[in-house]
Amino acid sequence: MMGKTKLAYISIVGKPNAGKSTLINLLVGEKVSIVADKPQTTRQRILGVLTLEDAQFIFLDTPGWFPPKHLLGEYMQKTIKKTIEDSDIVLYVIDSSVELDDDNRTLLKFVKDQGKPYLVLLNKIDMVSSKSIEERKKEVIALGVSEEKIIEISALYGTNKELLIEKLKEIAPEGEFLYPPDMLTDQTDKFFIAEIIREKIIHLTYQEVPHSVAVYVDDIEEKKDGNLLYIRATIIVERPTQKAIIIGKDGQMLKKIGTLARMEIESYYQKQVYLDLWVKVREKWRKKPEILRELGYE
Ligand SMILES: Nc1nc2c(ncn2[C@@H]2O[C@H](COP(=O)(O)OP(=O)(O)OP(=O)(O)O)[C@@H](O)[C@H]2O)c(=O)[nH]1
Repeated sequence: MMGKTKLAYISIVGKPNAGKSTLINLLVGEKVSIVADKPQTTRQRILGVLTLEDAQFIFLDTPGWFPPKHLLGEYMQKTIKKTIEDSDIVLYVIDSSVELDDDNRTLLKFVKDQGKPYLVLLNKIDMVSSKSIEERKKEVIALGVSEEKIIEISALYGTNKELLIEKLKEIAPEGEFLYPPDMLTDQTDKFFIAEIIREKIIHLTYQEVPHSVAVYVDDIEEKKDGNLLYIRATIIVERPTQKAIIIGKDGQMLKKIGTLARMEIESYYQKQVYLDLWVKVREKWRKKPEILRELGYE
């Protein structure tokens, strides 16, 4: 691969009906499936991954979107805050076919206050006269957003998709890809569970284990008439020293990772979970097709 690659977690926020899902579909493709029948979780779920030649964007769901009257609710603020904290870039989607209201303004201020790089997307421009778009734009600028942060788009028709992607590339930090390019535009349970485990590793081992640690869920089996999920997962690191850190003294670290991950998976699926974790060393695994295949990345 030529030059440095970029990697960014991106959260998409906005009022209901702003066009967030349409935007995700536009960027990541129609294949993104959202596991809608699962109970709410406060955890950030990944909606999809867009892999380009030189950048990888991981889009995060905004959990627990409440009706506008609850916009100032504490829970709401917490969930958005958490999502934004977990991301490198925030996309704030506004339905520009309707006038900005207090909720839009509050949410915008909230996004700005989080201090992360953000873009304001004036969506649905296909429905609006250019005069109205200019008005919205002026209003957003008056709220303290610099003009280069505002992009007019139509998520439905794909207008300015490339422009948006270019802007994202500009803002995104440098980083190596976390996922094999051909993996997932699909959200699967395996992937979701792997992300929970990976998150625990990163949190518990701090900087000692690089973000390049990979987790692959080998198997999920329903047992006891579906009341128990048996999950076998493999943690892949690139060096034996990293394996030692993850396992910890007398296996304490791995136990901790397993317990925290299990509790979160249990609360998400509302089922008892047995989590079987393995740690493997695979040098430069991301560059080796045979290892990728072994890990299930086709
Ligand atoms: N004309 C037009 N319609 C759009 C555009 N983007 C989204 N829509 C429509 O707006 C409606 C809401 O879009 P969604 O993508 O479901 O909005 P959302 O923000 O995900 O909504 P919630 O799931 O309620 O939070 C749908 O009917 C879309 O087809 C656009 O650019 N132009």
